[in-house]
Amino acid sequence: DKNIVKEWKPSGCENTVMDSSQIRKMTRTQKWKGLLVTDVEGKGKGVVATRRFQVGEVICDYHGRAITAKEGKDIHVNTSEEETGYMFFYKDKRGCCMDANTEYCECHPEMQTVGRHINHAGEGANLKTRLYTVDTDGEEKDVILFIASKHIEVNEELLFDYGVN
Ligand SMILES: C[S@@+](CC[C@H](N)C(=O)[O-])C[C@H]1O[C@@H](n2cnc3c(N)ncnc32)[C@H](O)[C@@H]1O
Repeated sequence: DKNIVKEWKPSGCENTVMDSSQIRKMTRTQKWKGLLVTDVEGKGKGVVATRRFQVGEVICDYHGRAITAKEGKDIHVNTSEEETGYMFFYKDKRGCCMDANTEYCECHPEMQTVGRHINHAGEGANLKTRLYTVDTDGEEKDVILFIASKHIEVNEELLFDYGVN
């Protein structure tokens, strides 16, 4: 619960504040700036920065279908090893999962979303995740945001700690 933020406001970076309406708009449009999905040696695809990001900036969301952890585990065990790896498990009051297993999501069938291509790193991670809730037509929806945990340079790969092997 500690990770749930109603508004992301990094201290000392007033220009990077994103309020609820901006986050709602960005998750809907998926027009995140400064990110490139590209091939990364030994990892398949990955995401690199095409501009600098400062600590605390919102990078993008881990876009997917919010389902229960049980539903997520069922999909995970029924998916081949090559195709699995796009399920983000997290805890709110219950076990939850952001399912980004399919290349195109239901709400953006015409475009590939960026967040699902971010690779794992332990100590070398430059992103952290935060669970955010947005009100969409009276319904609270989970949004997982990636936030820069370090200063990020152009051409640097974006990485977060998956928390699992
Ligand atoms: C959420 S996807 C990340 C994007 C993926 N590389 C792609 O091509 O779309 C997770 C999968 O990426 C690969 N992956 C992630 N981090 C990696 C790393 N540090 N080294 C090698 N493969 C990695 C693994 O196959 C993992 O199951």
